Amino acid sequence: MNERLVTTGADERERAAESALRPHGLEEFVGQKVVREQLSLVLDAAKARQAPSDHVLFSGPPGLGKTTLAMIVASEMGAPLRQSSGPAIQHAGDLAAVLSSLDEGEVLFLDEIHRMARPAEEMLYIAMEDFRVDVVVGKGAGATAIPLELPKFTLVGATTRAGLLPAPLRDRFGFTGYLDFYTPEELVQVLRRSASLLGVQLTAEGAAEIGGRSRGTPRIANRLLRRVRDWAQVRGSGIVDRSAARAALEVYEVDERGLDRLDRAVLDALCRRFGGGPVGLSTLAVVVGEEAETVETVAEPFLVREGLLGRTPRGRIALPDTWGHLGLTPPRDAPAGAAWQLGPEDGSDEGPQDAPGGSGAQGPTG
Ligand SMILES: Nc1ncnc2c1ncn2[C@@H]1O[C@H](COP(=O)(O)OP(=O)(O)OP(=O)(O)O)[C@@H](O)[C@H]1O
Ligand SMILES: [Mg+2]
Repeated sequence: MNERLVTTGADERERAAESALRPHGLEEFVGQKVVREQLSLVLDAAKARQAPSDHVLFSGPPGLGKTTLAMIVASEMGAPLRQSSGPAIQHAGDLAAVLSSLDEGEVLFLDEIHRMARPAEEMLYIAMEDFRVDVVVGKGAGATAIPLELPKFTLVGATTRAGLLPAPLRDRFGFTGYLDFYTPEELVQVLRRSASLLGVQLTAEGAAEIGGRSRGTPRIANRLLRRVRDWAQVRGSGIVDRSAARAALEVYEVDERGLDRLDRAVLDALCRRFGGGPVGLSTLAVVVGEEAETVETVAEPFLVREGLLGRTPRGRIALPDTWGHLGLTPPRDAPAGAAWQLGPEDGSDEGPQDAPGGSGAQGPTG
């Protein structure tokens, strides 16, 4: 299996399958109670004023519903939606073209807004605040900026890395919704809804089994549901129940905590080959036969969050739970047994500080 079942990103094919399962209104959107309430206030107030809503930013890990919410903003406002993304805007001119073609009240969705080019970012500040772009005509000393009025529009930004947004940009959003991982119960609700849309018979135990292995992420829950449905249709009774879920997810090597083969390979290497670490990321990656970047962005965030891996200035370490999860006993001198320095480390944005054992932190900055 080349495709990774529990990765948080989505490819082309999956995006098509996803759009069929997207909630279309705030009412249908499961979980994220706080964000939902806040957003509905912002939108209701705008509707009452019969004016476009304030600009809105959604921030959070992949697959939690940022794009879905952006679409909901447009549909709740009864406004058309224009979509672009940070990587697609590499020049200020690209952005000027998009902005100047907007209609009054239109919602402009900029996905991965943290990846926009600098000059475009500066143009966006002005457009957001003053609804104006300065179009530069000519070159060199003779260049002049001609201000162009824009219709009032609503910008909806999405980012997985809010920390990378420059403050002036962040400040120009009237509302920021921080999406958090879903509880197993919420994932069960997501699964029920998807099953009924897909015409799949899903039992309560089946839903709980899949929800528990979905890493708090609706995208993964929906993906696992599709795979278990396949199994149920081909090898089972057609019903997605607990035994179908277990059997199918065993085939796909997704364990009870939602770890897959790569996750387990990383933990296995860490414990068996390196006695619990510390070991450098690149060494670890070579041993599991993956790119360092894949290990860092795909496997590690979840493992760190689950308390199964620690990131320290000296490398990756096993934590008490890591050994348990692999069915191993930690050696007496395992690093996690010592008062370990769990401190901020090489460019990682998710601090390992929340990992278990972090209370004894004696890191260089702790
Ligand atoms: N609250 C929710 N209720 C029901 N389904 C949801 C919810 N949130 C997300 N989903 C489903 O999960 C899938 C992924 O959601 P979405 O594309 O909005 O994630 P995202 O945050 O934009 O991810 P990325 O950062 O990769 O762009 C969609 O198919 C969507 O239908
Ligand atoms: Mg998205």
